[in-house]
Amino acid sequence: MNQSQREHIATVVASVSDNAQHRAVCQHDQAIRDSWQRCVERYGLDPSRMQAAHILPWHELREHREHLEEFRRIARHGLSALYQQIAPAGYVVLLTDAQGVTVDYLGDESAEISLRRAGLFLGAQWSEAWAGTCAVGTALATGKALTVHHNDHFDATHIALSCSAVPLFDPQGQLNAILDISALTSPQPKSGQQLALQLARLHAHQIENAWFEHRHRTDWVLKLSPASPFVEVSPDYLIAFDARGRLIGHNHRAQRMLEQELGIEAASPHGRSSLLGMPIEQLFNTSINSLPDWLASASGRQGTLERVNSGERLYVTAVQPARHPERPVINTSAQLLPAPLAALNGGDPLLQQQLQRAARLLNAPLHVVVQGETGSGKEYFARAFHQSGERSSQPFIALNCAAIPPTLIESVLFGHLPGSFSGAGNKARRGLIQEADGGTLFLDEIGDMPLEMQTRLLRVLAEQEVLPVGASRPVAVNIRVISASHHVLDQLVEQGRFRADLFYRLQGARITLPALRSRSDLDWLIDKMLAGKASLSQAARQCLHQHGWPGNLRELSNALDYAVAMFEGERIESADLPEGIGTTAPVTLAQEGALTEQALPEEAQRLMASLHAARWNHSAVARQMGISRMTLYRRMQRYGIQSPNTLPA
Ligand SMILES: Nc1ncnc2c1ncn2[C@@H]1O[C@H](COP(=O)(O)OP(=O)(O)OP(=O)(O)O)[C@@H](O)[C@H]1O
Repeated sequence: MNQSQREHIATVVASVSDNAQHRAVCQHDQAIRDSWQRCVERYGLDPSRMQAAHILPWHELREHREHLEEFRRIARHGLSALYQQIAPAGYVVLLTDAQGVTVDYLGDESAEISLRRAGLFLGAQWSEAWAGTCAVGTALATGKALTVHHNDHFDATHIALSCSAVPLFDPQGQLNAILDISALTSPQPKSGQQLALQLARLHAHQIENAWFEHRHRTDWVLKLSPASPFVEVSPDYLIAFDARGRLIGHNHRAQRMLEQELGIEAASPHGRSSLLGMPIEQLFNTSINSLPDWLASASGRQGTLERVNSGERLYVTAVQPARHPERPVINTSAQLLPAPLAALNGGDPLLQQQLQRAARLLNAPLHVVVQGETGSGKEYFARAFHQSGERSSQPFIALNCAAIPPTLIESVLFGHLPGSFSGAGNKARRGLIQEADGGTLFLDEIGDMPLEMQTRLLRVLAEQEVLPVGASRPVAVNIRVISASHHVLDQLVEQGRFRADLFYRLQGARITLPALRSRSDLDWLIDKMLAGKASLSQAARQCLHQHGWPGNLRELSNALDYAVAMFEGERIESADLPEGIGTTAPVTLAQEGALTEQALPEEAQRLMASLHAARWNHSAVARQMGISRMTLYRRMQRYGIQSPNTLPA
């Protein structure tokens, strides 16, 4: 303990004891002195017992994070924008939940050790009961934004820190989280932190509004401001109404404004707002039926409203409920997709672009390459593409080139005459190319096709005829080939493993399917796959959102089938999901940056992550990814990944 810590302890002891003389001269704000008092009287803390910052173990932190998962996702953009502004001045950003646990964090990785020791880190517990007076804890206890600077802290451990915290409220008025910015070192006068506090307030308001708009995207929302130019870009007040015109949500500023207007006592930060359920007519001189007049349209229509008691005028626009919340409208001007292609997408914009390109290619005389990670739905796409075009009444034939031995692939594809080779039997066999005549031949894993077969396939495509093994006369065929590979075919060409001339003929057009983890329509996919089979608890849904889905749609489909088989209650719960799903550590922003810098290919990184999460249980990982154990071993071998169990001691 150093000298300044000793002096600080003496000050706190004197202040909280019945020392009237000391209280008169104490320089600290009333909010700080009240908090010191709470620390002693309510939480039984002893100022002379310094305690190091408390960081929760990962499994406990995970539970806190899960509860706030959806909110964290929405808040992230705001956190990163704030961090970019304050990082150069040595601040970190913390987002805590309503228990004071840091569930998201952005800070300087190079200072990780000292930040962690000071508790400016993921998992740090900053409630008053644990840490004494501190910005997060005191903002939680009072529901008010404040700066806790140096000696304002109760525990002398923290007196080097300067922290500013702002409560974030949910649309029902309850304190949901705390946004905090903190610095390990800062100049002495507390007044220097005014700007930091204002910046945190500004970003907290933006995060709160983003959360509000997300939660109320299916309701009528009024955006209000005393100044006309700000209504659209940065409204002060947001209020949501149901179809009958009853208030069902507000941002914090709107809550305080309406409470004042109606002369209602400000609600406690941890209770629900007493404004909920009030009819719009009781608040403004309008009715729910007038809202369409203020629809924020291309012409930017705005109206004015008067508060019902004070008569004060506010500028207003109204946002009408989204029509299909579970299936976002993508681009109304976009070309309509044929039903089989449209059925592949629940609103992901990247996928939509690819599907629209595909729709234009439907009847073009081109072969198509589909690229995408394993299980991303390449065959599903190929079938939908076939069903959407003019060949739809003709056969769709699929062959996985990696699944049949190279010695058989020739006769399977090209067919053979009786006795044309040993093992050919005494019956002729039509090859798949002939089976697909008039329709589509889907060649999966074409990158694994042996070079000699590539030469023969090229001849079929060039001459539009096939010569079965042992035959002397070719048979005319008209096929469209859709090929798929999880290899990047261009690279195979460069390495001499794939014929360039075949590659260019096959790749008349290339469609790339996004990985599941980057798709924005996960909820839609889940609901589609579960339709009529089971419903899902919110916690289980969160687990699915947290998972990285290295096996993409196949892994998702397998996971849901597993959960449907396991669940016994009313809904699928997290415990019904397969091992490893939702238990993989969610990637933090800092980690995300680190991952992209690693040299390993993306697929290898995901494979490693899954193996780690499943503690190197190969069967579990293969099941999760929807592939066989042999395929898993092949992939591990390809990237030089060795299980720790097989490493030499
Ligand atoms: N659009 C979809 N809707 C529902 N389930 C789908 C969809 N696409 C794929 N799936 C699921 O994922 C599984 C794998 O799909 P598909 O075989 O099309 O993927 P792939 O990319 O061709 O896989 P691979 O790379 O292993 O060949 C399907 O069996 C199905 O369970």
